[in-house]
Amino acid sequence: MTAVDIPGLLADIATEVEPEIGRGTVADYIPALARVDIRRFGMAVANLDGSVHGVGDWREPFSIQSVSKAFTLALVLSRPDGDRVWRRVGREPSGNPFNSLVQLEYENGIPRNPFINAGALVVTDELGHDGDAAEALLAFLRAESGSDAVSVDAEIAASEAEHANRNLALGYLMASYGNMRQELPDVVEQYIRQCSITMNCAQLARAGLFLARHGVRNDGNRLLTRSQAKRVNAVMLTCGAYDAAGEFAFRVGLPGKSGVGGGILAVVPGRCAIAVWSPGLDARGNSVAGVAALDRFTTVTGWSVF
Ligand SMILES: NC(=O)CC[C@H](N)C(=O)O
Repeated sequence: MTAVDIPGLLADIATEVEPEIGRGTVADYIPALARVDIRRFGMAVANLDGSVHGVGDWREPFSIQSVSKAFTLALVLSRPDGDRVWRRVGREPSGNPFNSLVQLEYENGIPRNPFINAGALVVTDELGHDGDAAEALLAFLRAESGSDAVSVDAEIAASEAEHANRNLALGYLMASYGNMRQELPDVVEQYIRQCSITMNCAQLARAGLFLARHGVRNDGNRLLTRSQAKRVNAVMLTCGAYDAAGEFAFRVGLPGKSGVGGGILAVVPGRCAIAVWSPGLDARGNSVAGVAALDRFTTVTGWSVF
């Protein structure tokens, strides 16, 4: 396929995934997320020049949740001493649920990868050691999306804070192995605010473009080296959909990061960034209609990393 009619393709995809919309369940362990309408579906494609095409509810803000983990990892790695994070977190798929405690004890408090909750807490700890990690992330997302409307949803953050026992448990378990630099619960509090950031598909796709541009931000400055961008994309591919990362690679064939708000950011290196949102989740916490839409997108365009 040479020239792809993106608006036409997005319209086709929205029609084709219609039977999938509403399937699954909304995340209910964070009560504020459980109130979201499961019938929502939006998708946006941001081109390398920053132009965006969208379909459906692509302008409606949603909670990015764990999609934030791709950005916090990139921000940590962009620092001069960023690579030291790899002493504290691995980069292998966990094959376990994103909030699992079991493996963390077997592996002496070193999380498998930065995209499960324990690993993201380590990344937040690194990012926040000389400032507030959530504020750093917010500033970056506002700059890249070109919108100051990107903000922390205080209601979702409060709801998540009230139900944070498992993330606190992960944090304290890591602290018991000496793998927390900052105090708890501060790290969990910053992590929760990162997850509670709301964006729409257009903003999220634009914010992900630096990963499609091999590390170059929307203003032309470089956030990551080409090699670092490759690495973030590689970890997204292998670990971005938790214990369904293999299935995601099989169906979509792109680096992707999902969140329990129903959002997924996917990257076509050298071409575009795609954000899709639909709140109905499968048993592993990935958007049912979102994965189906990305599956369709790469199947029709042939734009995958394989
Ligand atoms: N997978 C997710 O999106 C999980 C993020 C959520 N904030 C949590 O910590 O449980």
